Amino acid sequence: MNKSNKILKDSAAVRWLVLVLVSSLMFATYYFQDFFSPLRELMETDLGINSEEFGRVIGLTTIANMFGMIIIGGIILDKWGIRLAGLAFGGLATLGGIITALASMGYFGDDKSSVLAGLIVGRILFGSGLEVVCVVVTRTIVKWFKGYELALAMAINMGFGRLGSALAIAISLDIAGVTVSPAVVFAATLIGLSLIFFVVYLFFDIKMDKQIKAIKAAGQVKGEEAIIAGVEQEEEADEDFKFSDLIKLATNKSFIYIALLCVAFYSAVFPFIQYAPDLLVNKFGFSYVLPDSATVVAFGSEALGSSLVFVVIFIFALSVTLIPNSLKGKSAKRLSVLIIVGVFAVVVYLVRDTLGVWLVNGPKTASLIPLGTIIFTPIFGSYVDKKGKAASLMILGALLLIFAHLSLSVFQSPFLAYMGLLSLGIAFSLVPAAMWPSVAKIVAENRLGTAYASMFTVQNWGLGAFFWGIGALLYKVNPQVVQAISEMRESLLAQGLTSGEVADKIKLLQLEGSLPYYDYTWPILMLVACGVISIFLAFKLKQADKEQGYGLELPSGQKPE
Ligand SMILES: N[C@@H](Cc1c[nH]cn1)C(=O)NCC(=O)O
Repeated sequence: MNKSNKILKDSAAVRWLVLVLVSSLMFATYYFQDFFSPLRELMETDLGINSEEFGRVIGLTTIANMFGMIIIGGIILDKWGIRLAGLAFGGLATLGGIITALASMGYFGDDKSSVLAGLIVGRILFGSGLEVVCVVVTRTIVKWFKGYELALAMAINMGFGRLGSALAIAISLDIAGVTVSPAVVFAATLIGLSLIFFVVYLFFDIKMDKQIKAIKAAGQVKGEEAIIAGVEQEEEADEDFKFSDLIKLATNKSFIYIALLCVAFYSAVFPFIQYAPDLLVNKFGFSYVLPDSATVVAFGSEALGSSLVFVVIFIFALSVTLIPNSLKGKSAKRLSVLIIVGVFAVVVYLVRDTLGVWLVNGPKTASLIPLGTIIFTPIFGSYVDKKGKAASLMILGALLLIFAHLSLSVFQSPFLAYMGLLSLGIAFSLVPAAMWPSVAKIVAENRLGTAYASMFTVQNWGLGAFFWGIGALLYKVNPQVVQAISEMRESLLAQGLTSGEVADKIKLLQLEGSLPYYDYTWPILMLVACGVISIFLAFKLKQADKEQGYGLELPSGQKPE
């Protein structure tokens, strides 16, 4: 390439800096999406918001997307471009964050209904920006990484999102303390900061566009330079959203099955994560606060032992997948797995007290689900690239999902709970790694934008229903718990205790056994149905692929004969 024709994206340092700047939006929006998860109980004791209302706040976050916001956002992105669309939808998400934070601080009124209404309005605005922001970020990455490390950049970008989710679940309660609002203010600040990062990115975007324009104007764009420099315009022209494309997609059997699988699978994962810390506390006796080692021992040796076995199995799974097959011979691989697991088992034994403290804490343990996917999704992604088997892996993912929700609902054993969380984490890595590249095989490249937008739209129907549905069912099947907590809260407030003191006291009374815990059996059992539907759809997808010949079971780049 002619040196004078070099543009900003040809510099690796600038490319990766751009990735960090734009992926911060992904990090912050995923963080904001999930930070309420460990606050479920505190919302009830501090603000009087019960589980149904909690579900409403989370569920209504998706409402604009249920009614076409992602498609509208995609059309706006095509018309306005990355810069304006990013600012508009990032700004909308930030505004939503600010309103949610102000509501939690009682700015719109201290009474429950004002707080609840403010939270809902804030979350609706946030949700209206959320998905489109993710689309803008993805487009930006394509703009900067096409012809370079596109797949890796996309995986890292997704990693930023998952890290946001994991941190949100792990630390929000520590930030909140005894009242909800500090955690909301912190989460809203993160979105604001990421928007500032996006504004910094705009300088790079403007400069690169000017470079491309200058190269074109000078008539120097030939051959390879033409492809690199001109790529944005071609893509924008090709990838515009068209309703005729939507009709074509809606009549494609394989696309219908994969879109419905996306709804069923994600409905059993994202909504579950919103309630996972509270489930672990209420059903399995995990703690909300980090307990001291003595309390952990009192929690029971079975749970402590199980959590340590969980870590060792996690390390085993990790080393089996991470150690390359290229390592000479099966026995060499087995030996290295054994050595790694042995060394880690000793380390786990030595730090068992600290680890035990973390692994009996509901939010910290639940945060391992998105955290684990950061490592496992790229590994499974590379497996799908090299070996194929995408449809079969989706069947396996659905099977693991059923096992996970069964062990977390009908059984009471902490060991099974850890195994359930582990298999949910593997399913949550496996299915996205197999699903998203499969869409690209089923749908022509110039219709991919429309395909993802329509899939995310129907996905939000499921998410909205289950975000709310789990909380509503929890409320419905636990009338005595709702009443006991509400009466206790009223009586403690009447005695002049602050809301923070009320939250602490209620937690203590539950620990002592004077106040009951929520029964999560039915709300989680409901998710088993999503697993069963997922497995059926994954089988139908495999069958349809055999008829239509998209090659979902083949490695990347290979087509059926
Ligand atoms: N449509 C998104 C959902 C989401 C989650 N948080 C913000 N948006 C999606 O499904 N992304 C793919 C994934 O696996 O996270």
